[in-house]
Amino acid sequence: MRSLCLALIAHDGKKNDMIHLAQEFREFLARCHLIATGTTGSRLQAQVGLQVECLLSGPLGGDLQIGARLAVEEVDAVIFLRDPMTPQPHEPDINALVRACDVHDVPCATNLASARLMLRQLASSAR
Ligand SMILES: O=C(CO)COP(=O)(O)O
Repeated sequence: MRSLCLALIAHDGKKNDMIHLAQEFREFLARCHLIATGTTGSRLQAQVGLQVECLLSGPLGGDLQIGARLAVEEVDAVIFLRDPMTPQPHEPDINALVRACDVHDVPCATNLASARLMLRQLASSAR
């Protein structure tokens, strides 16, 4: 059985939140296969010490790469800490990723509170 694959993505204004969240759930996340957009993934590796498969940075196509993986059932859940206060140049890619989650019925947490609920649930059912 393959390990759970989680995609972790955070906009710049939410990257510190993602780091704190990953520190909080570090033990569980270390047992998952983690994929992430470029900058988010590099920070998780450097600051939390997690092993992360880093894809392209979001504005360069990273969200689309995650969407493509998800469409072929390679991703089990997505944590996407979006910054609702800052316009993003790659808004169409962001919408495409969230849409792909809905099309393929993959859980997608887009804020810290829902991300915590998701990780608590996944961690307890993985015990
Ligand atoms: O822009 C992003 C998601 O839309 C995040 O990309 P980075 O992790 O490369 O900053």
